Formats: sequence, structure tokens, C-alpha cells
Amino acid sequence: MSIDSTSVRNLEIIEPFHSNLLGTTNKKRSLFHMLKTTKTTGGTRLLRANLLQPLKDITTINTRLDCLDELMSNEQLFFGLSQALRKFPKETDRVLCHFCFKPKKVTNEVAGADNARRSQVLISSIILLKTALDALPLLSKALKDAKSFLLANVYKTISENEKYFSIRKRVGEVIDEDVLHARAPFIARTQQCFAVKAGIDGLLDIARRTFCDTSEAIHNLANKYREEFKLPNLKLPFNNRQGFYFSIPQKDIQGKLPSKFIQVLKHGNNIHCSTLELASLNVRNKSAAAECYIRTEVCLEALLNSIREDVSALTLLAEVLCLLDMIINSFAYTISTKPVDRYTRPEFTSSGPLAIDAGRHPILESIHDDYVPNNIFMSEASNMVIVMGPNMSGKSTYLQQVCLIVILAQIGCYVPARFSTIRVVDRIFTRMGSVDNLESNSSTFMTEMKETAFIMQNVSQRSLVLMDELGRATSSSDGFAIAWSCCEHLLSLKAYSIFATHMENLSELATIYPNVRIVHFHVDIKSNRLDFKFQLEDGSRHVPHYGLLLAEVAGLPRSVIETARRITSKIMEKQIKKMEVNCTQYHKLQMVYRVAQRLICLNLSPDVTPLQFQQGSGNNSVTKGRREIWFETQVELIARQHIQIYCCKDFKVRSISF
Ligand SMILES: Nc1ncnc2c1ncn2[C@@H]1O[C@H](COP(=O)(O)OP(=O)(O)OP(=O)(O)O)[C@@H](O)[C@H]1O
Repeated sequence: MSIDSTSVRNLEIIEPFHSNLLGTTNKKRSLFHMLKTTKTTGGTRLLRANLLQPLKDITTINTRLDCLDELMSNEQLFFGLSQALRKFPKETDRVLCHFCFKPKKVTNEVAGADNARRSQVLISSIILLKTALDALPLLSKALKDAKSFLLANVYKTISENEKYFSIRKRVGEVIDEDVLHARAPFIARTQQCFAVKAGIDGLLDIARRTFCDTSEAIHNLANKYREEFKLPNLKLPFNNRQGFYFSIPQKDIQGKLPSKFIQVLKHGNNIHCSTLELASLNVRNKSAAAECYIRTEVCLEALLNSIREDVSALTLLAEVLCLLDMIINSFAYTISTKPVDRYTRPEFTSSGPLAIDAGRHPILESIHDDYVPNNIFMSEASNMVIVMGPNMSGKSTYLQQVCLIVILAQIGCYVPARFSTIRVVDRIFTRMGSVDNLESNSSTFMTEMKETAFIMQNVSQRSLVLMDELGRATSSSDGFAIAWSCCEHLLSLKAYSIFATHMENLSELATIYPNVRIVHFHVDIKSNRLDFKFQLEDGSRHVPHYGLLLAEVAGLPRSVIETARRITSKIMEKQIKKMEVNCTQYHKLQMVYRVAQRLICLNLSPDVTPLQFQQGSGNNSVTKGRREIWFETQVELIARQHIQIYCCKDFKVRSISF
């Protein structure tokens, strides 16, 4: 699925739009932040790539979901795999893919200090490779009894591929068994200097001795200063840029620091400094380490060449680890931290409805304890929903919620809903918010129109289009005309579109086009105050002067509000009458159409057979084979009668009586 950059921003997929949410100090998180519990950089990168480009292939999505099902039902497997993955270094994928590139051959003329850094990276990669290969047996053990296709396949890849064992053996022939991957800079430097077994290269052994001597001399120097200057708390930290330096608590320094100490810097409650002796030892220590790296790289040449031959196995392993990290540490972990059954497995069709029962906004629901769930039902026969309601009633949130649920579903994760079935979306388009774009010299309206034009030019039959308050940035008549004609354009396609609007006249679309459904957010008015329920209800409902009520709350002068109230009541009077007439006239037609549409869904529903229809006093049993003929002849007949549909909570029509 592709999502354009504006929609990525509007939907807050990677970055949140506003860092502060309605005056709270809570930093509102994006979907990426919510799921970013991955443990490796590769896993995080894969998660980001998936969120920006979710899957479209139903089989692949279901393979991931099957794997999640197994993880959610088998605690031992879930924890076993989490433990095993923790043993792999954070940067495993980068390291494993590092061996794809063949570095320049080390010759005497290039073997200068400049190459020391490159050699160091290479040695660090070999140490990480050894750590990763050492962790493989634990991962295989955890995966041994896995049943789902994805996990069983990973197990086969890891345990049946002899290449991993042979690479580990070859690494063991050159690299010391005691060498470990370390994060602390000086320990890492020591481990890298001593990576290759002793006795392989005489010059390397000499360089190591110099490295040890200078390191020891630095520690002796620190001891000497502790005694000489009565600084018992003097510490000797190390970083890669500076090398060793002294850190002395400020309270230990009575008066001035002795003149021997140079490069004095205040750092919190400590003083960081050096001396000329330390600086010179640092240089010698660094050059001894550089010599070790370069000699080590020469020793590793044959090993690297042999590893390079099996690089396909390593890149495969890197991919597998990223995928496992994403599914286990991100998806499964996120779901397991929610109360049971809060997240459910979505279902997919290629041309069925988009139905979400009790869906919730994945990010807002963790901020609001009393978040109100809402439904959506769209099918090819009802491909546009117009959401109405006062400001602050939850329209934009609802639009964002539907999209985020679709994205979560299509990356192969459970979704925050009681039930969901999704028609696979190939593109998501959104038009939300309205800000000037000074960079592209566009006004609010121009930005809005450019974004709308982009949608109209690129929308496809399988797209999901979200429009939040289209046409509000220009004159009301032109804005309304644009919104109306955009709706008409989208209605002619099979794309699913959701419009949020304040233009009550737009609800008249439903009187002309039966595939438009109007819904509104329920709001009560109590003593001139709006009481938001955040509950979506069918049809449109006129809430008188909600803009004025909110403006009053915002602090507009009373006299201004009163004048505005007089003006608006005159304008609205005529319009409401007209709308009421239209609604009553077309209500029956709407009912009929909705029934026909449900019947089509029933016809498409794969697991409802045979169906029981009760007509009058007799019972007709319609079997699967005759269903299509029956539908063609009966839909019209049904539509003319009083109809009642019993629809179970998962949106599959089970029984119809008329
Ligand atoms: N279902 C819900 N349950 C609880 N709170 C909600 C729900 N939906 C929205 N809210 C809260 O209401 C606030 C306002 O929602 P939102 O911005 O979606 O309103 P809106 O109708 O789009 O307003 P406007 O028309 O002014 O843009 C949100 O920031 C959120 O805190």
C-alpha cells in the first residue's frame, strides 16, 4: 500500500502532529512511537518501512497474523523467543550485511592510520558476527515446537542450514573464544585489539604489548595524581574522541586546580581535565591500538573472503531477525500489554466491505481512559460516509482512527476493535488540517486544492480517501460546490471515501445517491453547554448554534454572540425546512437500498450456507447453488415490503424476515 507524505503527516504515522495534547504535558505519540518496542535497529527500520508501506498481499498478511495468533496463545513460545532475540546484538542486521562489501585490499601504502578506523569497524563486525552465531542455537531451541507457517519456516532456515555452523567454525579458528561484544568504549577497544588468537602474527603481538604498556602507564599516572594532589576521587573515564581524561568532583578541589592540569572543563558537579603526560600517553595508546587493528585486519583477510562466499545465508539471517524482532518485540509485545481481547485479529477480503465493530484510536485510547469506541461499515454499494457533528465532537479523530486501524491490519498486526474485516486498500489519501504552506507560496485554500487535486488524479478503485472539512477555506458557496462535486466524483468510483464536514447541506447527497451514508456524532446540550458523547449515530442531526456555544466558551464578548445568534437563526430557518422535506421523501428509498446492499453482502459472505429465509408463514431453504438466482428476483420484492434484518455483531447477516 502506498501512503503519500502528506497523509503520513496527517495520520501521525511517524511523527505526532502536535507535541502537546490539549494542554496536557503528555507527549502524544505517533503510531511508530507506540510500536517502537523493537530491540534491534534493523527491526525498528523494518517497522518504519512497513508503516510507510503496508502490505497488500492477503496471504502474506495472514501468515504474519497466524504467527501472532500462535505467539498470543503460547506464552512459553513468546517469552522463549523474546529471551533468545535479546542475545543478538542491536546492530546485527548491519553487521551481517556488512560482509557483502569487499573492502580495498590492505597494502603497505594504504595501511596508514587513516585505515585504522575502517579496520576497527571490520573487527567489531566479526566479533558481532560471532556473538550472533553463538545466539542461534538458543533461537532454534525456542522455535523448535512452533506450528505457524512463518515460525516453522524460520526454524527450518536456521537449523537446517549448515552454512551457519561452518561460518561459526571458521570464525572460531581465528578469533579468540573469550572475545565478546562490548559497548563500553575502552573495553570494546581492548576486545578488538585482542580479537585474533595469540601467536598468529608476531607483529600483532608486539603492538598488543605496547597497547597494554601504555594503558597500564595511564592507570599508574592516575594513581600517582591521586596521591600527589590528594584527590582520592579522581576518576579516569574514556571516550573514543578524547581517549582517557580525568574527572574530579568539584567539592574535592580546594582553591585552584594545580597548573599541571590543562583543558579544564566544568561538567555538572565534576571537573574534566587532562595533563601533558596523559595527552602523550593517549596518543601512544591510540597509535598502538591502530597498529593492532591494521595487523588484525591482515590476519582476518582469509576468514573474510571465506565468509563472503556464504553472504547470502547471512543476509537471510539478517532479514529473519528483523522480521522476528518486529513481530515479537513490537506487535506481540504491544498486544500483550493491553487487556485481553482489546486487540483482535482482522479479516481480509479483496472486494468485500470495510467493517469495524467497536474500533478505537490506537494512540488516543491509551491517553483517554473513557475513550468511546465507534463502528464503520462501507461496501461497494455504500462507498461514502459523511460524518457530521459540532466542533470537538470527534470527527477528525474518527477519520484518523479508521485509517490507523487499516494500516495496523495491513502490516499484519491485531487491531483495536471488537471485530474488523477489511477490503485490502492499495492507497490511502487524506486531506486534513489547513495551514498555509509558505515554502511553496500557497495559501490555505491553495494548499487544500492542491492536495485535493492530487487525490482526484491518483485515486484508484481500491483506495481509502479521507477528507476533513473540504472547502471551508474559501467562500461558503464555492466551498460547498467544491465539496459537493468532489463527493460526486468519488461516488462514481469504487473507492471508499469518508468525509467529515460542518456543511449540513452536504447531507442532501444521500437523497440523490443511495450509496452515501450520513452519520453524526451525538452531542447533548445541557444548560447552553455542549456535552460531547463521541458516539456515532445514523443520519444527520441539527445541533442549533454549536459554533456560537463553543465561541462563547472560548470567550467571545456576549454582545457579539447575541448578534451572531440573531443572524444565524434567520439563515437556518429556511434551510432546515427544505432538508426536512427532502429527508422524509427519500427515507423509504434509503431503507430499501440499504436492505439490498446487505443482501449483496450476505451473498458475498463465504461462510453462511445454507441460508434460512422466512417468508410469510412458510419456510424456504435456499441452498448455495440457487442463491444468485434467488437474489436477482427477490431483491426488488423484499424492498417493497416491511423488512427487518437480524445482523449479528460481526456484520454477517444471518437471518432475514419480511
Ligand atoms: N471517541 C472518542 N472518545 C473520547 N474522546 C474523544 C473521542 N474522539 C475524540 N475525542 C476527543 O475529542 C477531541 C476533539 O476531537 P476532534 O478533533 O476529532 O473533533 P472534531 O469534530 O474534528 O473537531 P473540529 O470540527 O473542530 O475539527 C480529541 O482531541 C479527543 O481528545
